[in-house]
Amino acid sequence: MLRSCAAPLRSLGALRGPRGGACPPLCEPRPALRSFSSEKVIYKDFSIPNPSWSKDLRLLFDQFMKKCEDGSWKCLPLYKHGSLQRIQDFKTFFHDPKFTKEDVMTQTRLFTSSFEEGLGFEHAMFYNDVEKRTVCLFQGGLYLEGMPGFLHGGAIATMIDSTLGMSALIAGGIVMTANLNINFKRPIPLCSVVVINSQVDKVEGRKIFVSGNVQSADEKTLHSEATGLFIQLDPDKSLT
Ligand SMILES: CCCCCCCC/C=C\CCCCCCCC(=O)SCCNC(=O)CCNC(=O)[C@H](O)C(C)(C)COP(=O)(O)OP(=O)(O)OC[C@H]1O[C@@H](n2cnc3c(N)ncnc32)[C@H](O)[C@@H]1OP(=O)(O)O
Repeated sequence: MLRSCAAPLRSLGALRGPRGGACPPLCEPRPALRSFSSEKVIYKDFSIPNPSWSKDLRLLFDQFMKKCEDGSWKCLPLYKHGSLQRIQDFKTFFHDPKFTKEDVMTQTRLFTSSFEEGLGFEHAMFYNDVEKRTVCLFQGGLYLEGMPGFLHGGAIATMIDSTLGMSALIAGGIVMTANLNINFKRPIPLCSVVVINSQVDKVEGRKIFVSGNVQSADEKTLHSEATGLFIQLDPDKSLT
């Protein structure tokens, strides 16, 4: 049965960064029709299971959806495009208008949502507020090959960055990755399902320290371990 995580999302609107600003990617209603300039942009939730998902991925997804029923976990929405709100929030930091032209911004795609179904980063994310943990269920498709038959390290790093970044973003609002360290311990076979775990370890001023690991779906193989430093952006500092 295909299930969306639309219902658990509604309560995520209450999540806030320390400055009181809403965490942008989490607060979008979905699936929604939003107006951007004269165009209508449809925000479709890409964490909904699709036919490319393996039995393992569906099983894990269903297990986490079950955990969402008592409210301890939330399913996080994933979009193909940045949201209008996120673009607006980000504009605060990009003072140079050439980076935020609306006609360009409407054509952008999130890197992890830019492949055809099943060929790239199939994933769903869940968040536990009490434990400050984000979990990403990830199935890397055929176009993410590095060594023959295995995922490219850059693809693994991308999903680790996104998962650890999500933990930081929920804790700190708009953040960017300043540092990411990864130990690749065992290769990840293409099309297999892994679980990326991450948690906020420490917050020091604008610095958010996050750690995590990548395990096989059966938890028998530890594929990677990672730490990341994310910096809460300073609205008074230009990034460019
Ligand atoms: C992260 C969000 C993820 C969300 C995931 C959601 C999933 C789907 C939803 C939505 C999609 C979103 C897509 C995901 C994208 C993933 C994330 C990326 O790939 S980000 C791109 C790569 N990163 C950069 O391009 C940054 C480039 N660097 C910078 O712009 C600056 O260096 C910046 C903003 C990181 C910091 O600059 P300053 O000027 O604001 O801050 P200063 O004053 O330099 O540092 C503040 C403190 O941090 C320390 N610090 C800074 N960098 C450090 C470093 N590399 N190592 C150690 N300490 C560092 C400093 O020493 C300072 O510490 P003291 O306060 O003095 O104690």
